[in-house]
Amino acid sequence: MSDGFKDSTVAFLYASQTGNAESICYKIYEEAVSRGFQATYHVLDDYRKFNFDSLRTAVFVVSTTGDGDPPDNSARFWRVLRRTSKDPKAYGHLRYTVLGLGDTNYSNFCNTAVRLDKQLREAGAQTFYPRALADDATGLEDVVEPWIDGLWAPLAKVAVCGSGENTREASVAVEDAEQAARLVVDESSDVDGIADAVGAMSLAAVHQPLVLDFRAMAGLQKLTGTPRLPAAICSAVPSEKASADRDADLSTCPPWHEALVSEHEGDSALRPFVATITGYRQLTSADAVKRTLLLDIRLPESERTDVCVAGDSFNVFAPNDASLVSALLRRLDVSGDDLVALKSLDDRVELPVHLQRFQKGRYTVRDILTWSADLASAPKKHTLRALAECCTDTRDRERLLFLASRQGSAVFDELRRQAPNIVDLLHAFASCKPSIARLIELLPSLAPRAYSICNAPGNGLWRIAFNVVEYALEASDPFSASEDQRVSIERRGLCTPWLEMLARGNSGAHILVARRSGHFRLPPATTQPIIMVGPGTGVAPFIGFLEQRAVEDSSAIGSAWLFFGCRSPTRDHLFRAELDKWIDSAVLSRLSLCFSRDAAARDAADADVYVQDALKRHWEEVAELVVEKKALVFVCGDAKGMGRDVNEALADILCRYAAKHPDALPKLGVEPTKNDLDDQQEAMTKVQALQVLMRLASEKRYLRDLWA
Ligand SMILES: Cc1cc2nc3c(=O)[nH]c(=O)nc-3n(C[C@H](O)[C@H](O)[C@H](O)COP(=O)(O)O)c2cc1C
Repeated sequence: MSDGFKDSTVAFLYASQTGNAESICYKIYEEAVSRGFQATYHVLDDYRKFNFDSLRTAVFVVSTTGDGDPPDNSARFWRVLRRTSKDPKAYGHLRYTVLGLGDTNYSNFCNTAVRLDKQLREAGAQTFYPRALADDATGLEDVVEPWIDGLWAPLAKVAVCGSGENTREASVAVEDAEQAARLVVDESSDVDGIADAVGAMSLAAVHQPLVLDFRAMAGLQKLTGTPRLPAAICSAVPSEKASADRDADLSTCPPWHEALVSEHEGDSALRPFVATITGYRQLTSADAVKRTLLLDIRLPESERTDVCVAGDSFNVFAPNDASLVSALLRRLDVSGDDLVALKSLDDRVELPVHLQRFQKGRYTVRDILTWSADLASAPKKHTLRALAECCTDTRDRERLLFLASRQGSAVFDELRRQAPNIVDLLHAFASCKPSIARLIELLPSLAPRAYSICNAPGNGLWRIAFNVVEYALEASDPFSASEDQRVSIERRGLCTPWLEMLARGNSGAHILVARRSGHFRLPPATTQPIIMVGPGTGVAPFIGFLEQRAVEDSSAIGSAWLFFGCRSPTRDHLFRAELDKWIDSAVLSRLSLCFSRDAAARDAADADVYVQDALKRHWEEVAELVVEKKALVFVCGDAKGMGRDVNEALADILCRYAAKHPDALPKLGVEPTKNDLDDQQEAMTKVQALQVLMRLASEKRYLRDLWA
């Protein structure tokens, strides 16, 4: 499709919520430079820096978050694209390709990539290489690696490729072949080997055990599908500069928080700011399985004219756990207090965006590890591939290569299930000792965490309700001397235990927060009925909705029906008093409760097990509200389980309603066919019902705020 013109510069652009798209985009950019392309690399929201309107060649790497939503760091870009892409010639000069990251466990697989591709095409841009969509459920690498391999030839047709040294790639290919040939696992030593890895458990102090069974390596001569060795990109050099100023009161914010604020100058809606934790309340009983806290966050005077409304969410910038950072420093034998400057190993290649602020040498190693690198992110195959090269022990190296290979997929999946942080990994592979620069460049950036506001904002107060993420998982140790082979592994989340610690400590801790662009909003004084589905902490935004309704004229607003679920009415019935009060005052018209782990309470209250069961029980009333009264349906909570099951339940409900009331089909935008009318059961198929739900979502009558 090349028009013969070759562009001199290729822009590598990403949108990323948790760092995957960012690091993959950087990897491609870095390889492009080493192949001789002149390249730039930007986050999509920096569209002014890469001059989007006059861009000629671009490679987009974008992930999808929430319920098919684009990542936060592309919100401003989408606003611009929506405006400009109405002109079918707006991007006639742009040649592009898109790599989408997503997860087929979510209902809108890779929606950001699909939408971006569509909008660019509609605005006249042309693809120079087919789009690919990678699935986190099966392993991003399966799609990403071959897509990158295939990119270079088409890219060279549309962009000038100078005399780049391709030596690095050639040497890596040779090295890979050698490694494959060298991987000869001695079957007899294998059992001992596993015992070693299992033995690492007993050393567990700060770190947690990893229990992996490497017997599948026995007899393997060659590994395939191992990702290419990520190139080294930076070095950490001691810095003589003065350390950045620090305010002891703000030690719970990133030391560069002022710079972050000024980087967002001109975008007051999304600019971060420092807020204060002023109180908390535990919403669950002491014997509940999960601990749910309600936290009060006071906004500073400058933010009192709050643009947030009920249902909006915001980001919290949280650090890695201090003891985890210390354990990592000890394990690598590095002083955390040293000031370092990160330098690119190749002048032509910029550092990844999240590392660029460390080029001036004003921050310590501890600062970088605490606030910038995600120490607990799920292990990635290319990281394991790189760590393999940092081992002095052959067995460690071979095992890491195996984990990164196609043959090691089952063991890799088990590794991911055990959710190790980087310290756990380094203890399990005891001879692995990456340099601090290598480790920093391999770890993804630490992304802020999003929370729904659970009050009606407006008086300078945001409340959030969250479960403190702490759990134990089990692994089976086949070589355990005891009869019980189970090993318990403790895990903690990053942000919620930290918020709990701040809340339970002295009131007044400062945290850095930033508003997010929101779509999950209750229109003011709406006359349409609303249906809210929010089990567990998914109820949070609805508390805000109900606070908003409580001050609206009740005679002029539509009805409100809440489906709420918890384990047991005595342990984790969140906001029980508030909900009872709103039922009494008719702010809430109807409340359907579900108790998943308390059969006696269920019988006593005639409640259901899960919210999707309650929806199905009241199918005809729910469908009537949606079809005849144009109700707004809001769903909030866990994306994979609840979000999917409620979507299915709603589709079933619509099918059932259409079967009983075929005359309702046109109201759903579905044409009755002759065959449909012959057989009422088939009045509307499930596929059609799912399409109706998608249309309702696009019309903002079916809104979902879903999270992992
Ligand atoms: C809270 C959450 C919501 C998600 N929603 C979707 C979705 O709607 N569709 C999809 O294809 N993938 C979804 N994903 C999967 C991510 O797109 C996928 O894990 C990707 O690798 C993340 O890339 P990133 O780290 O660059 O953001 C979701 C992941 C999370 C954690």
